[in-house]
Amino acid sequence: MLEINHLTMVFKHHQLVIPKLSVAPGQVLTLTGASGIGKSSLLQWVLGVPQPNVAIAGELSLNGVDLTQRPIEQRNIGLVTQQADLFPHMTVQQNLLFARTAQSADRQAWVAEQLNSVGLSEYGDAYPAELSGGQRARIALLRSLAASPKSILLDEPFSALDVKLRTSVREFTWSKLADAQMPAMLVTHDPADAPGEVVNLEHYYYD
Ligand SMILES: Nc1ncnc2c1ncn2[C@@H]1O[C@H](COP(=O)(O)OP(=O)(O)OP(=O)(O)O)[C@@H](O)[C@H]1O
Repeated sequence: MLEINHLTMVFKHHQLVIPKLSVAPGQVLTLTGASGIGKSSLLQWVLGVPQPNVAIAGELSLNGVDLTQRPIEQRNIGLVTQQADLFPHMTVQQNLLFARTAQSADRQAWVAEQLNSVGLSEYGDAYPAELSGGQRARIALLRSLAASPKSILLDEPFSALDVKLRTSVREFTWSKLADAQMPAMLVTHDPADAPGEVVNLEHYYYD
């Protein structure tokens, strides 16, 4: 369970005051709201990225552990963005292995299984620039999951994809996250992206 309590975010021209948000294991909580309201800032705060442009007070816990004061490297939270940011100088296989935290003898078998699960068995030696947007999106999600995060944050992960790809990558993402049974938060402008409960940050907006 991911829990946010008593969160106040003071931006230059507005504030967000959010008493409580909680996300259960296997749940994807969707955040919406006008451009500039603070959706990405909220995700970055959960991730643990220091933010010079906003004063933030609040409490964050994950599976009962208080993360509020912990730095990013001790939070074990994954991020997927619309850039599907993979290391450009590494092949798909190297990207996946770089992120992988679990140890086992047969790394090659693990990579093969991962690529097979997303229908990209032939792409282990390809570089990110040689992949389509939808292929990159699938590998980026696999890479995030390879780090065995306890929660995952998705910041407009589908917005660079065309309508058809969007539907298939979306379904792929929800099925992977359902398998992983971790709490997830999604930021999107497209209501069709939301797989469940939606929180509109405009309800928490103050001038
Ligand atoms: N690097 C920055 N420097 C100064 N102010 C910033 C910076 N990044 C964001 N902001 C301000 O912080 C506020 C929240 O931005 P944020 O990116 O979190 O909004 P958002 O809801 O994710 O927007 P969008 O839907 O357009 O991505 C905005 O009002 C913006 O002007």
